[in-house]
Amino acid sequence: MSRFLVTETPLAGLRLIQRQQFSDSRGFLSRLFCADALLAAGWDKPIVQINHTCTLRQGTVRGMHYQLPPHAEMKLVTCLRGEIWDVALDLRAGSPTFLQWHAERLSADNHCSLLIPEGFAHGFQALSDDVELLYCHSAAYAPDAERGLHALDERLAIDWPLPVCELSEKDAAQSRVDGKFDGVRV
Ligand SMILES: Cc1cn([C@H]2C[C@H](O)[C@@H](COP(=O)(O)OP(=O)(O)O[C@H]3O[C@H](C)C(=O)[C@H](O)[C@H]3O)O2)c(=O)[nH]c1=O
Repeated sequence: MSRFLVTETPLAGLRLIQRQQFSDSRGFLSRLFCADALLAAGWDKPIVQINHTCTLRQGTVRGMHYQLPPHAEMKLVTCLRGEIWDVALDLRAGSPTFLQWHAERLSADNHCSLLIPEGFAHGFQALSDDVELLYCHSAAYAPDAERGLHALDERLAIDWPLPVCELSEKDAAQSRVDGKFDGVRV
């Protein structure tokens, strides 16, 4: 019996992972990660870092962030508390879906995670207060290789469900896509 239901998205390699829960009168157990089970879903590297974030206010957006090769990373994004609108943006040079984005609602209640391959930018909007996320990363944080695109860039036209009430100073200053941007080679 599979512990994860894997669903493809319109962006190659970007997959929705629904976790199976083992419930009994005490509550439940589910696996957040399983190397064997997620290999077929494309996670073919060790986890080298796990991050935990808390976002206090509904409407806040974090993103859109990515790391340049050789620090490009896969991410498995899991919402442990509240609900988010999770967005992955295809930045892979030459991809037929270059600069296209796809979003999924992740929540503590729907037990879904988003598996994001290398070459994508990632961001999310908190759809509730007090959102907590867990990120598995296949590459270490490399601040010098970190880049971002503006979450409200008209050319990306990301359709955030709520008015964006907060961006970090860094995210508010992210660059907008110009005609010269040809993506990342991963
Ligand atoms: C990502 C990261 C950050 N930091 C430090 C750097 C800053 O001093 C502080 C906050 O970083 P930042 O404002 O970049 O955090 P987020 O805006 O939540 O960034 C994350 O949010 C988007 C949605 C993502 O997909 C990435 O996981 C990540 O970029 O934590 C670390 O020490 N290690 C790390 O791995």
